[in-house]
Formats: sequence, structure tokens, C-alpha cells
Amino acid sequence: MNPAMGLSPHSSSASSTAAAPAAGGAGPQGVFITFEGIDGAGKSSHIESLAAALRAQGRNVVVTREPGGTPLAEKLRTLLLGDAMDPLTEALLAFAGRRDHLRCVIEPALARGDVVLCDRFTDATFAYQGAGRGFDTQVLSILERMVQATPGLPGDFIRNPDLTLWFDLPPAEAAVRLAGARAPDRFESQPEAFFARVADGYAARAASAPGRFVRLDARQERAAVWAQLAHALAERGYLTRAAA
Ligand SMILES: Nc1ncnc2c1ncn2[C@@H]1O[C@H](COP(=O)(O)OP(=O)(O)OP(=O)(O)O)[C@@H](O)[C@H]1O
Ligand SMILES: Cc1cn([C@H]2C[C@H](O)[C@@H](COP(=O)(O)O)O2)c(=O)[nH]c1=O
Repeated sequence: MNPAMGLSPHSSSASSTAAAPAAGGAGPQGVFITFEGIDGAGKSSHIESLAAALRAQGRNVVVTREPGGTPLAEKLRTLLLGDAMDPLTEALLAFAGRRDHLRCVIEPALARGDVVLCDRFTDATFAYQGAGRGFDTQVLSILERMVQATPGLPGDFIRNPDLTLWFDLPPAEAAVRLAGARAPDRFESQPEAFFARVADGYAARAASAPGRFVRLDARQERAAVWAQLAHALAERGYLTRAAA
């Protein structure tokens, strides 16, 4: 457990887990936690509960999402979820929104020492555009490096989440949960085979960064999924055992 409660944990680079150099001095570093999984896996059901638990422990928490998180990126979200386009255009819109989101919301919050809880981030681009659409992941890696380089920090520092909570649910079960819940967007209306590829994409990302990813068995009932999540946070010192 980290007794500093995440005040100075690892903000990792793409190739290492070295701590992020603080921009303009040795100020506090926040904690960047992302929620990932196929549509309907249960991410949104837990993000506000985690924010409440962290706030109860005195942390400032920013809850945000991708695509979106800034006025500009929310406009790009509307395009991405609503308009037909090719996979490269999807990837470029996702990364354009991410750049604005990082510069305007995520980096300032982390520099203040806040906890950032983000519903989806770059792993979603690799899972949906890479594995789901079959787009070239080498191109995605180039965009990732360009977009996640942090202003004020050395050029080789790439902002990545400290922790990624991967809600792993079989596509057939996600489809049952989403059926009738709301009008499906352009991604939610994809066939089950698409989500099988997306799920494989998440598994591949998790295998490539095992220290960052925690797999949650999202088939369980809500309280049991929360228990897994809280345990993972407590193990890393981000939540006290009591809150978990
Ligand atoms: N553990 C669970 N067991 C059964 N149903 C659940 C569980 N968790 C969430 N649900 C339900 O499944 C549906 C999808 O949940 P939620 O919106 O949290 O998923 P999501 O991963 O955020 O989806 P999306 O990415 O599409 O926004 C909701 O109707 C929610 O009430
Ligand atoms: C970040 C990101 C997201 N997507 C897809 C994944 C989902 O289908 C939607 C977002 O909807 P949600 O209800 O907010 O989960 O967008 C994507 O294809 N690429 C991305 O980079």
C-alpha cells in the first residue's frame, strides 16, 4: 500500500513506469485512472461511486470521459458517434479530442494533485479502431506518442493512465444488458462479432501492460464488481481498506 494515498505515484511513460517529471518543479502529482471495456460492460455504473469514495477520503476528483471531456472534444464525440466515416477519420477524431482533453482538463488536474477518473482513453482507440475496425495499430501508436506527449515535460514522456480498470464482459451478456436501455449509437449498433474483436483488443492491450491493467470480472452482480474494483484500488493505496 502506498501510504501517501497516491499523492506521488507512477504516471508512466509508454516504455517504462518511471515517475512523471513535474512540469516547472516538483509539485504534487495526481492519479490518472481509466475505465475500459466494451459497451454495456458496466463502467459508468461505478465511476461516480468511486469518485464519492475518494472524495470521502479528502481527495479532489475530476470525473471525465472520452470521447469528450471538453467543449471541443464533446463536439467531436457527437461526430464520432453519429456520422459515418472511415477508421482513420475515427482515429483522428478520437486523438484530436484527446489532445484537447489532455491539455485543458487532464494535465491541469494531475498537476494540481487531483485524481482523474476517465471513462475510456487510448486503450479504447486500440480496441475499437484497431481491433474492432482492423485499423493499423502502428499508426495508432504514432498518434498515441504525438498526442500524449505532455507540454512542459520532456518530449519522451508519454502520459498514460496509472491504473486501468478493465470491465471484462462477454459481448453476448453486454448485448442483453444494453437491449432496450437506450437508442444505440453508431458503435452500440455494431454486430456481436465486432464486440468480440474489441474484447480481444482489450485483452491484447492488457497483456502488453499488465502492471497498469486490472481485469474485473464484469459478469458478476454490481456489488461484487464494486468489491473487485475497491480491492484493486486499496491494494495500490488509492483507497483505504475501510472504504473498500
Ligand atoms: N453488474 C451488473 N449486472 C447487471 N447489470 C448491470 C451491471 N452493471 C451494470 N449493469 C447494467 O448494464 C447496463 C450498462 O451499464 P453501464 O451503462 O454502466 O455500462 P457502460 O460500460 O458504461 O456502457 P457504455 O460504454 O455503453 O456507456 C445498464 O443498464 C446497467 O444498469
Ligand atoms: C474513446 C473512444 C471511444 N470509442 C467508442 C466506444 C464507445 O462505443 C463510444 C463511446 O460511448 P460511451 O457510451 O461513452 O462508452 O465511443 C471509440 O471508438 N474510440 C475511442 O477512442
